[in-house]
Amino acid sequence: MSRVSRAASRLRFFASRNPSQPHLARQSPAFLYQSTLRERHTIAQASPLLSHPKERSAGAAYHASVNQQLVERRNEIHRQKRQARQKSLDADRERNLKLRHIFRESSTSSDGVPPMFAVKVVACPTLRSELKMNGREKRGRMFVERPQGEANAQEYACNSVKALRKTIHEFFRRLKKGQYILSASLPTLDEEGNVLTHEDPAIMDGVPNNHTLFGTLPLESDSDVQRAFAEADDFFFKHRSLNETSALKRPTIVLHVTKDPDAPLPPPPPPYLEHMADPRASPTMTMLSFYAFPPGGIPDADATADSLRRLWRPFGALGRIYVAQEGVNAQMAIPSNVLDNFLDCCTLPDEKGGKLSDVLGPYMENGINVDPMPVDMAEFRSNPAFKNLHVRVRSQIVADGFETPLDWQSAGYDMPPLEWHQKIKESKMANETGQSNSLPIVLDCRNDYETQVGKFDLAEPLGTTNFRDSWEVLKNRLKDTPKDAPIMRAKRRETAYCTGGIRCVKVNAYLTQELGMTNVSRLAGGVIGYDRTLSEQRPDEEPMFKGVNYVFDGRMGRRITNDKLGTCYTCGAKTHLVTNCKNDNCHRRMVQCEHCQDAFYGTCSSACKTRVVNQLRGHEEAELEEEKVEYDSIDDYTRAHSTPRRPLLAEIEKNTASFLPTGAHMVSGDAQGSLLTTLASMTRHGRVLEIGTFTGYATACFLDGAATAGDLSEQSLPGTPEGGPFVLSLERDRRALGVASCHIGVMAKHGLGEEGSKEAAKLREKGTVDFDGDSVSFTYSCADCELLQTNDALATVEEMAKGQSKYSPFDIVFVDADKTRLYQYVEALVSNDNVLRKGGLILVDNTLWKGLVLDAARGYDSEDAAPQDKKNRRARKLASKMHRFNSAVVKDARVEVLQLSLRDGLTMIRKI
Ligand SMILES: C[S@@+](CC[C@H](N)C(=O)[O-])C[C@H]1O[C@@H](n2cnc3c(N)ncnc32)[C@H](O)[C@@H]1O
Repeated sequence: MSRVSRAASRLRFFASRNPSQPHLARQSPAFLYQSTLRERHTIAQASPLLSHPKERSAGAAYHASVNQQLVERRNEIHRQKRQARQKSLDADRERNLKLRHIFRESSTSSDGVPPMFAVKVVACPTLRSELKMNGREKRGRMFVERPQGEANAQEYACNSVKALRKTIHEFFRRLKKGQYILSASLPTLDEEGNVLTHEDPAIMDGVPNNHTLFGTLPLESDSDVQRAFAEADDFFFKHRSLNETSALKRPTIVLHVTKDPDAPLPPPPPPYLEHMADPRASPTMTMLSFYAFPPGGIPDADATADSLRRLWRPFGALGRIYVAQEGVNAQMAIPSNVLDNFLDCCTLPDEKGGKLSDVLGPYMENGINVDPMPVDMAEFRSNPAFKNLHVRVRSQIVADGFETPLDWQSAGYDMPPLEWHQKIKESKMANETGQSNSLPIVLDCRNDYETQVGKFDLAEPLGTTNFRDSWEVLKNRLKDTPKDAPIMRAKRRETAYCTGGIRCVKVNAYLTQELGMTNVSRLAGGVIGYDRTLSEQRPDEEPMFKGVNYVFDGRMGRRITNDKLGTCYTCGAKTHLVTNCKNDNCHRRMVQCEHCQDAFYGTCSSACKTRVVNQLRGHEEAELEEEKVEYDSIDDYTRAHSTPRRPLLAEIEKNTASFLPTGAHMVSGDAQGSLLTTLASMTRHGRVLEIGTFTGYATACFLDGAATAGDLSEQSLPGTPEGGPFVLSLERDRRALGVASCHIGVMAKHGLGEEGSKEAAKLREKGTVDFDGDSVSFTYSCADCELLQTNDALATVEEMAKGQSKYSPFDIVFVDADKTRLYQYVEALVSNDNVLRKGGLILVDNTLWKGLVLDAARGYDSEDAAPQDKKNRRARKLASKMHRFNSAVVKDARVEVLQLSLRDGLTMIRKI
């Protein structure tokens, strides 16, 4: 359609809507075109948005504040919605509270008259389907308050039609006034006293209504309502006096809400919705796009956005639509079976039932661009171009960065796709035959990632990454181009194109209005329109556009020819694919080949790939943590966030409680046991000496760690007293050693897992365990363990310290026996390297002595405890000793000390 005839059709449209100017509809296209220019001039005078830049200083301030106004307006709408929702919630809450209060009162009232009527509300089938009722409405059970004191008060639902209707509206929120009639009947009860309605099988089956006092009473006046509720009272009291075990707790009435046959009919659906197919049944989706720059602009973008949402909802439309004062820009997917209805909705004039003719219809530049290849629904669902219908209000439909907008109505010649095709074809031939001086300038005003994968032959990409950068590039590119070439006659013509045509409108407006170019044209409908027209009208012609036309939806591109023009960002191979980096913090839009998309998990680099992988792991962990747990103490919390201990260790604790209950508190336990395992596993040789075996809990932990140290040093044979991973544990108590030897024996044979734990549990059935001989040895993995009975561990250690024992030096010594001679142990270990190697670690347990070291440090001693409190006196005495040890060892220059407040205090002393 030429510029003149397009303008003429617009004015005819105006004329059809404006009876005061019927003459317009009869005029010739040339006259109408002149009228359009005059009309545009008038509108430009009135509208700062449409006037020429040099004539509108007021427009600048307006445009700068447009964003702010939009935000404020949106906030205001949200605030009002929130307030309305809150008001409705408050009303519900108040009503429920009142009901609860009345019920509570009724249980204590003594006059025997229930304060509420139970009302069963039954809607007729037509209303049931119209109202889309929720569960509460379907059950139809509500309560109506009985008047207190003033019996005739009109605000009670059981006293007046008005109040009853108000109560019904609160119950059925979707019920429209004047659409229904009300009637009442007394309840029909089953044997258990449940109210039956006319749909219940018992009534359907013909069980007689046992108390039809007034049948069904129409509720037309206040006296009808009062009579119905009075009958309900009578029925209740009679029923109660006849039937002692009556299930009726209060007077009950059935209210029938029936569609009024005389109610005015709802307005008929618009013609484009008549006989429309179900969009959910569509086997395909059709992609489309359009834009419109209505000459008067869109005065209320919010209202327009709302009406677009409302009008397009029945089609199951998806897409991204921007609405601004300057116009509408839409990229959409429509179920193909309702496509014609949708097109009618957007394009029908008012008199034919259209609703959008003031913003779309005649103002859509080049109509609606419909993709000729519908997408199969399964394919669409697996890779949706759009997931929702987003209609958003923006300050502009394409952000151009101008402080004051140009006149989008004056944007050069709209060249039809076939003319464009012919021109490019001729230019290409001219170029090939060396006639380059007559070639047009063809500007590709899309972004660089778009032009990299597809463009017209001979086109010059602007090379911008953002549309806003185009102006500077254009200014430089055309600075030497003559501006006075006559329109339509010159062989040389500046032309521009983009994806759907909308950006060209702005580019051409800039070329004509700001750069003064007089011979500018643009590809009508952009590349999408070109592709569609060529495939429909010249299917045999070779397209002049090569490669992929990038589109702004989930498809990312539509292939027009098989040419691979792009260069993969990550490997440099030729490709036609454009993608976004999947790392949300990067989101780089890039050309990337299929192979690299797989190899880099859809990201642009190894760094982004690592980020995405870590993020996925993070999500998995976060899902695990989502469970809400209350912890009793910080120990409880740390336990929950540590790897659970091995099953055999838990069984050792149970056995200890069973065999040696008075010493059960002495085992190292969960957290300390794990620490001992970790420390042993980190030693160079996995050699540990434990002083004080008790039932073997810490021994098992050390042995587990020592075996790991052996694994790490690739020790092939188990350690021995002379070298390699080896745990020696000293104990004087034979009973304790008996239990310990059973535990370590089970560990050596069955491991620390479930099997070991089952075997250990069997020990409790035995009752007693003995220890024969002086020592016993076990092999666990690549570590050996010896349990040695000794009457005095300190003497044994001192003997070893002389360097005459078979045991070569240890990496760790755990001092956990008699607590009164700690410093002697440390002295025996530090003064020589025969028992503990240089750099080795001494661990001393219970160095906080139940926290009493704090009192000891303040000078509090055993004398401060009551004379009869022997236990306390002993504890304080030991705490004083422990404090003296702690104070002395930290000053010893031969060692470095770290005291941990773990459990009862664990001091780590490193021999330097
Ligand atoms: C606190 S328990 C050891 C707990 C063990 N280390 C654990 O963590 O499961 C102390 C043990 O040292 C032993 N013991 C105390 N004085 C001793 C000594 N002079 N010689 C050898 N063993 C001694 C006790 O019989 C007792 O079994």
